[in-house]
Amino acid sequence: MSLPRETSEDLLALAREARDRAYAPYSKFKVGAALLTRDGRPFQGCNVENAAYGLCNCAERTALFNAVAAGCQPGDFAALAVITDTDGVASPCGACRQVMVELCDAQMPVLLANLRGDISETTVGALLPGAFTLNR
Ligand SMILES: O=c1ccn([C@H]2C[C@H](O)[C@@H](CO)O2)c(=O)[nH]1
Ligand SMILES: [Zn+2]
Repeated sequence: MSLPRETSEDLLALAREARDRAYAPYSKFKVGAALLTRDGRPFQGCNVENAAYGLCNCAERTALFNAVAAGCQPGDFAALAVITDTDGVASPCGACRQVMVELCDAQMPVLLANLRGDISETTVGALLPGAFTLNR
């Protein structure tokens, strides 16, 4: 399932806005994310770093946790956009991919973009095939 152009443009604009709020004094690598619920509500996220480097939280997880903190549940999400200032497009880290698998459907579109306007569309399932789950 591909997103309508208007939706992806809006979501990318929100991700870009969130990126401006990134707290990345150590890596200086700012990332923004925007997550859309099926009922049309957007949640933004940016990376938030810490002097204890292992505590750095990515933009993608910030957006997903932000939505859960507001009452969203697995099944509520329609799309996620991520933006970085890179030559190519962003590629989410393994931790974020695992959290996406936990909270989003495998078919959910994920837009990966950079500030130059390059955009690539993938899905949660394609980002982490064979993911670990507790389905027993
Ligand atoms: O997909 C990614 C990859 C990295 N980061 C953050 C984590 C850290 O703050 C900085 C450098 O890794 O970028 C994200 O937010 N999303
Ligand atoms: Zn990550």
